[in-house]
Amino acid sequence: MHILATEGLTKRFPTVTAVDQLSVTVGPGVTGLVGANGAGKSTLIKILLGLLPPTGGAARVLDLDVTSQGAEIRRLVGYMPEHECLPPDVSATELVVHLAQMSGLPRTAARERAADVLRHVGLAEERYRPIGGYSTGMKQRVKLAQALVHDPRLIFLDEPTNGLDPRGRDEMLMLIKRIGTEFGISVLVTSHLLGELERICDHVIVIDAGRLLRSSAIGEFTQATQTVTVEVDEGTEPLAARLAERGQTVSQQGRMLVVKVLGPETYDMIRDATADLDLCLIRLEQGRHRIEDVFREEVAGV
Ligand SMILES: Nc1ncnc2c1ncn2[C@@H]1O[C@H](COP(=O)(O)OP(=O)(O)OP(=O)(O)O)[C@@H](O)[C@H]1O
Repeated sequence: MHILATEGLTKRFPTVTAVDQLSVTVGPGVTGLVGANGAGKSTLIKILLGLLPPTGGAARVLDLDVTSQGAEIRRLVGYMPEHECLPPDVSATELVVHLAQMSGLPRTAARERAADVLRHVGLAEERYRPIGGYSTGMKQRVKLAQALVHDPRLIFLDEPTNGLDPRGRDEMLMLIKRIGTEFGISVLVTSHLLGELERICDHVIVIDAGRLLRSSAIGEFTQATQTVTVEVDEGTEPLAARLAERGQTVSQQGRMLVVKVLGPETYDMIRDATADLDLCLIRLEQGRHRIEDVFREEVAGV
């Protein structure tokens, strides 16, 4: 079953095509939508919420049409916008209760539900203080809480880790993972950092200039970009030559060799070649998957 599907979806602004003939499907679970700044992620989310009309093509969310059933979609979908949009002089509790009531919950149920979601996102006593005094991490949690308060089946999270320090980023990612696994809510989460989404997503979609570059289960994704970085004290060239002779794909980056991992045998060959050549191994490091690598590989393959 698809959570959402687009077919030839296009959005043109006067000077730029933000979404370009995009055909993609998303299943249940946590899906990452990755692209550089300006790739079209926020525009796509606004179209999927029925807030922005597409110029061409079609899209369905939870089997509802985005152009004619936007209000129904928004009843079933939570949305955490990218930009700072919180009123500074009300508390998190007041805001989330208010938004729950706007979604149709009676006052008592809205209060209970708001308390529940604020607890889930980790806002304790501070939820009674005005939002203006919150840290970025706390504000992101309030935005997440309001996206969850009406008990949605699906949530769209637009750059939820923006502006967070490494610890805040980790906490937010774990929270998103829990929403997907424990609460059974499907998630579409955007980021310009592929690395962080790899940790929590079942599926990743990569877009560039509004076009689909790739849509894959996370396993296929990491496999395709898997490399290992090797550094030896001296003898980088002979090691590269030896590995290439053994059928490995090797490229030299300064003092480092980047070797494509074809399987467990790649590690064995690096170990054996280093020992045979009597080299001192300084570093053997799992390649880090960066969005630039994916772009480079996909573009090279076109
Ligand atoms: N309302 C608009 N009018 C004109 N151009 C727009 C509008 N909204 C977005 N764009 C343009 O469309 C392109 C895609 O923008 P979008 O915000 O969707 O990208 P994004 O991937 O979400 O990036 P970011 O994370 O930086 O917001 C950009 O070139 C942007 O300038």
